[in-house]
Amino acid sequence: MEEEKKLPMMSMEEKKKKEEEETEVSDVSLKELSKKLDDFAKERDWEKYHAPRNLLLAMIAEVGELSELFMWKTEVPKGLPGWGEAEKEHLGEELSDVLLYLIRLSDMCGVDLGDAATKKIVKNAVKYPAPSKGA
Ligand SMILES: Nc1ccn([C@H]2C[C@H](O)[C@@H](COP(=O)(O)OP(=O)(O)OP(=O)(O)O)O2)c(=O)n1
Repeated sequence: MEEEKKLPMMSMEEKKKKEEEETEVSDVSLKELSKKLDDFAKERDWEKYHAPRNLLLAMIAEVGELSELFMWKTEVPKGLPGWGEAEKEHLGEELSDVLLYLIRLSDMCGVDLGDAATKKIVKNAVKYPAPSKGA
């Protein structure tokens, strides 16, 4: 009886977790995205197309599509005031295409992008030291 009471609770929690995973994943890691991209390519037998050069060209094409959204506008202030919801959604899609191809390109080159980017930030800080405060 106790078990029976627990079962619906468990499935509700699982359902909620699944929904969250599918809809509101905001702190997803590069490794998780990388795995999803790998699965996506495997399921479609698209690994043969995902050679580094192809991925680089695909990413540059997506950068072009991203640029189109900003093309011929006057300066676009932070927060994109005046942009409609549909335009912002489109922007999110184009940014995602660039990111996803970049992650896949890094993978196909054997580069751990998270690790490389973290090291690069450290290197940038050495090259461009912040001015000391209160001196
Ligand atoms: N060989 C491919 C083709 C597509 N994709 C994935 C990565 C991108 O996130 C997205 C790109 O899809 P499209 O080429 O259809 O480009 P868009 O989504 O920008 O569509 P459109 O160019 O029609 O606006 O699909 C992929 O991984 N490998």
